[in-house]
Amino acid sequence: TRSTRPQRMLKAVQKNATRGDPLSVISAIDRFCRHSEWAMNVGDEKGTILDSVVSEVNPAMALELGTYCGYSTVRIARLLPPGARLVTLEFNGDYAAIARQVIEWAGLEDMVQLVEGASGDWIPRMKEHFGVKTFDFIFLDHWKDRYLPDIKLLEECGLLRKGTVVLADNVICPGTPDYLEYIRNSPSYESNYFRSHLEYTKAEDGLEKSVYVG
Ligand SMILES: CNc1ncnc2c1ncn2[C@@H]1O[C@H](/C=C/CNC(=O)c2cc(-c3ccc(F)cc3)cc(O)c2O)[C@H](F)[C@H]1O
Ligand SMILES: [Mg+2]
Repeated sequence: TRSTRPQRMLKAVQKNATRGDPLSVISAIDRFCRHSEWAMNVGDEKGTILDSVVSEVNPAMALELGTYCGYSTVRIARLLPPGARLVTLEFNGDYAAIARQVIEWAGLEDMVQLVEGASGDWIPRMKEHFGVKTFDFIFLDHWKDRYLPDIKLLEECGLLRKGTVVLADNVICPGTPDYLEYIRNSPSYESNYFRSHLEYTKAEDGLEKSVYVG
């Protein structure tokens, strides 16, 4: 049977990227998505904004919701300080299997804990199951109608601290209107919009960076 797009993306990584070289994995995926088949990775343009926020926060404990094929997982994990950890949640087993191999090809498996499961089930278990106190950095890139319920769940589970940075992809395209309305009007967050473009296209999109102030 015909291969899937994530499988073809992984093949492109194994063919064009060097084992243990995260930058070559990132550029192999970007080349594949620009010249062969579009895919919903955060991409290179929004990726540089993601990089600058991760570098500024320098998180010891990071969370990603929506691993997909692991592109942003690699972008984040490559910038983490030694001993830091990135927990990434993905509930589609096929995507998780691809992402695991992409993360391994980049040589970042020691920094990343890929959890195959739903954010709604696992966020309440972060403390007792993963020994997480609070997250320093959170990247939201899963179903767009789940950003709002999940940020509220993260608050309720005491997983945010004063200064936690939440970065949300796709706040314009496909858009996360209820999340934006909440986070921009909540006294508990200081929010800024970073205007960019939908990955590999000229359409507008952007990232919303929100700092939890407690
Ligand atoms: C709900 N809890 C979840 N827990 C664990 N994994 C999850 C959960 N929910 C989803 N997943 C997992 O997270 C991923 C979901 C990513 C969704 N992303 C997008 O839809 C998305 C869409 C576009 C887009 C823009 C324009 C256009 F014309 C077509 C597409 C661009 C983007 O950058 C996106 O991120 C994965 F697929 C799913 O299994
Ligand atoms: Mg996205």
